[in-house]
Amino acid sequence: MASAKARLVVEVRRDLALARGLTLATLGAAETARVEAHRHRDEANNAHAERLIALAAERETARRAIQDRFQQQTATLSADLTAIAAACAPGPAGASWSAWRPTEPERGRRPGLLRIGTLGYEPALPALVPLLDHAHLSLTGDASRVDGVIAALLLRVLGSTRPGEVRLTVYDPEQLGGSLAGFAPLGNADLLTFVGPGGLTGMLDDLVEQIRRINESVLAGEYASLAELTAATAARRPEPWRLVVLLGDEATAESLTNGQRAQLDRIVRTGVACGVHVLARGLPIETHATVERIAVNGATANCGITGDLPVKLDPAPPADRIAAVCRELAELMNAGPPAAEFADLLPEKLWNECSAGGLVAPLGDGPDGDLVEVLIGDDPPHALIGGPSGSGKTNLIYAWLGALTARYSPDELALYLLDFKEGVSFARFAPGRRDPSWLPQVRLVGVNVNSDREFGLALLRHLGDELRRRASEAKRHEATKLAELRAEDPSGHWPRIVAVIDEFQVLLAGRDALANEAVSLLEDLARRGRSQGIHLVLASQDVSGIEALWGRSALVAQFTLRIGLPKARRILADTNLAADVIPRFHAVVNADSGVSTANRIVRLPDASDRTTWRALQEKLWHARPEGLEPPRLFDGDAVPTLPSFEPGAVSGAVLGETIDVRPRPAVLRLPRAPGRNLAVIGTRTAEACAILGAAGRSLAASGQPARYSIVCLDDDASSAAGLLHAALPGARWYDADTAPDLIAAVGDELAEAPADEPHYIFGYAWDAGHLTGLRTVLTRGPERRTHVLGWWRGVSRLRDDLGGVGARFDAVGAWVALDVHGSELAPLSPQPGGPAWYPRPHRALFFDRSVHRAPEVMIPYDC
Ligand SMILES: Nc1ncnc2c1ncn2[C@@H]1O[C@H](COP(=O)(O)OP(=O)(O)OP(=O)(O)O)[C@@H](O)[C@H]1O
Repeated sequence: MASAKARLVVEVRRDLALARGLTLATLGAAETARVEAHRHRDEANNAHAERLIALAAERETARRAIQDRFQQQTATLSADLTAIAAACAPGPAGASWSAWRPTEPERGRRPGLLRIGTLGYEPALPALVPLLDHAHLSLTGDASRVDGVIAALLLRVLGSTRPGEVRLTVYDPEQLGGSLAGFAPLGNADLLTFVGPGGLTGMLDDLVEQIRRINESVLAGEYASLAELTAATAARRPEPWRLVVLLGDEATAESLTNGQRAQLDRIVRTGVACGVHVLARGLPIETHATVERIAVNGATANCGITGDLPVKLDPAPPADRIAAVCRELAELMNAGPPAAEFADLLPEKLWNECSAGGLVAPLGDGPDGDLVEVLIGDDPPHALIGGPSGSGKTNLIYAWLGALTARYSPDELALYLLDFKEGVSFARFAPGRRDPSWLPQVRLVGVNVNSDREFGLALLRHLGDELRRRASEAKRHEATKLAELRAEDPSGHWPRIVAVIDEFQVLLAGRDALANEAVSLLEDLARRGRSQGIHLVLASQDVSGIEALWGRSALVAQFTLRIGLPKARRILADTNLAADVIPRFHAVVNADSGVSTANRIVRLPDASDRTTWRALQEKLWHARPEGLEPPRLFDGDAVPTLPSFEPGAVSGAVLGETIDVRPRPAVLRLPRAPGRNLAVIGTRTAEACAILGAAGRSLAASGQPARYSIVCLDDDASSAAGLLHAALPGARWYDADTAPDLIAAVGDELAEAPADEPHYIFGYAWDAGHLTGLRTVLTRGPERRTHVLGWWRGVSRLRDDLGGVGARFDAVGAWVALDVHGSELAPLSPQPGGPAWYPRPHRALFFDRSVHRAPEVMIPYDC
């Protein structure tokens, strides 16, 4: 029993031990699980905290990014809005009062919006409302506040338009103009009318009538509005803006008659297109697309254009400031429009015009301030400009040339400019030593040609040749005028040619062969030039110039464009006295041969300023087409230098330079033929030496083998003769002692067969030698290739060497006369009585019997 008990105890103990062991194991596992769970929990807690921190950081970053973007976009938007506002309301239309000053708008700028205050944001944006060409304004609210807004708007309008472009009418029945008294000075220039209580009907009727007139005769069904017309024609606005300020209140509104209401409604419906705008306070303005409403409420306002955003109104401009601006405006208005400047004559785009139909360019501004354009083309084809010395002819020509050359490229216009006056007025258009630029349209410039009428003749001959060339091309293309020729031959080069000849009467002075030829060339050019695009502009400072033409009515009749400067005589029709009454620096432009009904008065800008001109010229010069040749400059005061000739370039002796459109040497051919000698006649040693020197050097330059002999019988010529001697290969020198031997030896040679090579004998002052054999050399030499090129100091001395009284001059086939009068040259000349030659410094008359019908003038070279 005891053992059972003990066994039981043991079993119980064992079971208990087992149970305890199990319990302990379970407890250990539970503890482990608990610890694990705690760890998980802690981890989750940590992760959660970290996540929270990360989320907070992310949120902060995102918030900052959004904030930055918002700030950026706000800044961009407000900068854009500010820029748009500045563009819509530039300068005085939108500036704050502290920075405000009146400024004339740029040419072609259309009116924009006007500032009345700011929108309440930071930075503050201007609050703008439309008016000119866009809207009527209907304002309500406290009268004095509203009047402040109206005053501000009017001042902004006046400050951003040109004087005279805006006219105000103010109807102020209660205060009789007191509300807008600051504007009163405008009345002095008819820019403002105050209308009293009884004047409303008349005022409204008048506005309705103005609108009717503008629609009927200004817009004439072609344009929907004045704004459209101005934009389409790029001209100045033909009508002012009419701003009608109606200052009323409830009582006034109620007192309006049906008729007045109806007229007001008409104005509201139709006014904007015609530049009539109503600014009404306290009056019933009917609803219309053009009506902008502004409700003033204390220092703020609401208006249609700004929607729900309240406008913080600008303070009203002080009355004294308004008065000062208006006074200045009235003064400007009374002084007339400001004069156009040279720059105003220039187009916005260079070389944008086509000359097929003619050349159109402004010369200055008319009485209304608009530019006056002048046409030269098929009709009128040619111009006469007249005015006494100092009246501004040169300036006018400069202005015209500036306006033309800025519009027409060298493909469209070619200029030939000739000035018979002393001075160099056109020289600036050719390349010079100090200024290498030149005017690309200019092909020829002649200055200091007052004594070189031959140059004028050469120009007319050149133009005559061009006229014939154009006429034959026109015939080939069956064209009757330049525009047709250009259409038929689009690849041809057919610019309009304008030849300007200042003091042209010099060319026609003297009833000689030159004047006769000049007149007949002028007649031909004037008659036929119009259809071939060749135009003449003749200017003259005194009556004689015009009188030189007056006997030639057929010629004068072609010059239908007349431009008279102050006190110009006989340029306009006899009964047209306009040129007598125009002020300084003005001109009468008349495209109907001077008939008074065609007068247009032009105020001319100062176009003589070198710097302004140079700026234009440089611009055009840089734009010139590649390969364009510079113009030829002929300066009558310059002495040409002997060019260097390539071997074979000239065949003969070069004596001097002819007076021609292109520089061309006067050449004496010396073939083996009787009479091929040259006599230089006159007492001007230096020029005689220059002629013989050029002849010798050019013969030597030909490279042909030849013998040269220099005979010098005058000490004054010895240095020039010595230089020639040194320049000629193998030349022999003879003086007074040895010259007879040369003549004798040559005389002997002449009895023999002709030589293989020519022998040129240069004789300086033959007449000093009385060489008896010289006559034989002169007479028989050329056939045997011995040619005398000699200088005699008078015709009678030459005659002595040819046999004395009654001697024939056949042995001298060519001569150059210096200071010898034409009549003395009679025996040497085919013209009875001799050529019309009046000696002049540094000019010589050259005649070669074998080529010339009449002698030609030449300039001895500097050599
Ligand atoms: N529109 C103008 N505005 C300002 N100055 C001018 C104007 N026209 C001419 N002048 C000046 O008047 C002066 C005389 O002008 P210009 O030389 O053009 O006259 P002109 O008739 O050609 O005289 P002349 O025949 O004696 O040469 C010049 O000094 C010129 O600068």
